[in-house]
Amino acid sequence: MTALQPEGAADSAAPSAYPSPDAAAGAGVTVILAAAGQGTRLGAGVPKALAPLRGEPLAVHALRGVGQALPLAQIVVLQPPADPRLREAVESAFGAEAAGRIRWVDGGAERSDSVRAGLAAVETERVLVHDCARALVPPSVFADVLAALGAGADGAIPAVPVVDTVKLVSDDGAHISSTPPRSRLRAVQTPQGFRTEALRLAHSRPGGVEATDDAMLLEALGLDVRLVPGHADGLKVTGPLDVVLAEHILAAREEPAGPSSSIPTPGGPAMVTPQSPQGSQTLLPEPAFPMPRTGVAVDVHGFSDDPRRVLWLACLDWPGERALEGHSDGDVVAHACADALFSASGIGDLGSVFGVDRPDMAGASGERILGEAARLTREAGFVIGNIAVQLVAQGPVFSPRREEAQRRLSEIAGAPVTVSATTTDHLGFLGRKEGVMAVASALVAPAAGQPRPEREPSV
Ligand SMILES: Nc1ccn([C@@H]2O[C@H](COP(=O)(O)OP(=O)(O)OP(=O)(O)O)[C@@H](O)[C@H]2O)c(=O)n1
Ligand SMILES: C[C@](O)(CO)[C@H](O)COP(=O)(O)O
Repeated sequence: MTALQPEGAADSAAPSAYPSPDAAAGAGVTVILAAAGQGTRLGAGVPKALAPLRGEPLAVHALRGVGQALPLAQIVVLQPPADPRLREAVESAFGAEAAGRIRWVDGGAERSDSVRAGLAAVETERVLVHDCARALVPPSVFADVLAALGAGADGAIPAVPVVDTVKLVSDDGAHISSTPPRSRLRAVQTPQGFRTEALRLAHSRPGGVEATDDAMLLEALGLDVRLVPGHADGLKVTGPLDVVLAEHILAAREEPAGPSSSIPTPGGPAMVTPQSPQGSQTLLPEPAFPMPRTGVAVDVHGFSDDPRRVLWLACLDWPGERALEGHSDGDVVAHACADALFSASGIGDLGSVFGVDRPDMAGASGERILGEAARLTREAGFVIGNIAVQLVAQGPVFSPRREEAQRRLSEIAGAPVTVSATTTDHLGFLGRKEGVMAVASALVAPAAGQPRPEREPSV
C-alpha cells in the first residue's frame, strides 16, 4: 500500500505534525454531500433528500450536521438534476446567503457519477464524501476521519462491526459460495475522507460506475485507506423503517439536556457545555462563538529500582536512564497531557477514566493513554486546540530531544503539543532525584452542538 503524493505537490500535501484547530474545524476541506438520489426504496414521493424527518427535509439535517462538525468546511451539494426543490428547501431552512455559500452541482445517474461531478467543483486538498442519507452522523466521526487523513492516509472511512452472518453467494443468488469470518467484516459509512488528488485519480479510472462507495476505488489502486470507528447514528436512511429509527435518534437529541450536558459548579449555577440552540437554523454557526475551555494537570512518578523497567518520557524511550515506577509505563509527560485534556473537557481524570485498578492498564504506554484521551475528548464533542506541558526534573537532560518529543506527542494527540523542561535547582524531592513531575495545560473548544455522550468513557 502506498500513501499517494500528488506529483510536484509533495510538500504541500504532506500531513502537518501540528494540525491547527482550524484544520480540525474543516478549514481546507470540502464536504461533498451526495443528495441527488431519487429515494426509490424509501418511496416518500419526493427525492430522498427532501423526505421529512421530524418535519424537516433529510438534507437540512445532513447540512446542519456538517455545519456543526466542520464549521469552516466548504460544501458542495449534489442535487437531483434539473430540480430546484432541494436548493429552495435549504434556502428556506438556512437563508439565501448560507445556501449561496454552497456549490450546487447536478448529480448523475448513479451515486459514483454524482460524486465524480462534484469532484470537479472541489478546490481543497482534502475532501469528504458524505451521504445525505446518513444525515445524523455525529461530529466525532468527522473529526476521526480528518485525523486519520492528517496522519497521512490517502483515505479514511468510518466502519462498524457487522451483526449478521454474511454469505458470499453465486451469481444467481441461490447458492452459498463462502461465509467470510464475521470478525473480519465491517459495514462502512460516510463521511469518507480522501486526499482530493487520490480520489480524482480513483474516479478517473474505468469501472468506477459500479462502485458502491468511494473507498473501493482507492482500494483498487492499492492506496492506503484506513478505518476509523463509525457510529450507530450514522445509519443510512434507505427504507421506511430507517425513518422511524432516525426520528427516534432526533427525538432523543431534542430531549432536555441530561446531567452529562452540564458540569456542576460548586456553589454556583451549572456550567452548561456549549451547544447549538435547539431548533437553530444556523448552518455555519458564525455568530455563536463557541467558548474554548482550558484544563490543567500534574503528574508525578518516583524513580524505580527495578532494572527491567525502561524510562519513558514524552512517548520516547530513554535507554540508559533510570526508569520510573508506575502501574503504567510511568510517562509523566504523556499522562499530564492526557489528564489536562480530561480536565478541559470535563470527562473525568486520569484515575477515573483509566483507573489503577484496571488490569488491562498494567504497563499501558503513554502513547495509548494520550491517544485514548484525545479520542475521548473528540468523542465528547471537542476539538483540541493545543497542549503545553513542562517536565520538572533534575534529569535526564531533555533539551536535545525536545523537538522529537513535540513531534511525537503532537502526532499522538492530533494537535500541537509543546514541551519545555526545567529543574528545581536541586530543591525538594525532584531536586533529590526521587522522581520527576510534569505539569500540563490544554485548550479545547466545542466542535459542535452535539449533546455530550451519556456514557462512561472507556478504553
Ligand atoms: N445518482 C445518485 C444516487 C444516489 N446519490 C446519493 O447517494 C447517497 C446514497 O444513496 P442511496 O441511499 O441509495 O439513495 P438513493 O439512490 O436516493 O436511494 P434508492 O437507491 O432507494 O433510490 C444518497 O444520499 C443519495 O442521495 C446521489 O447523489 N446520486
Ligand atoms: C457509501 C455507502 O453509504 C457506504 O456504505 C453506501 O455504499 C451507499 O450505498 P447506496 O446504495 O448508494 O445507498
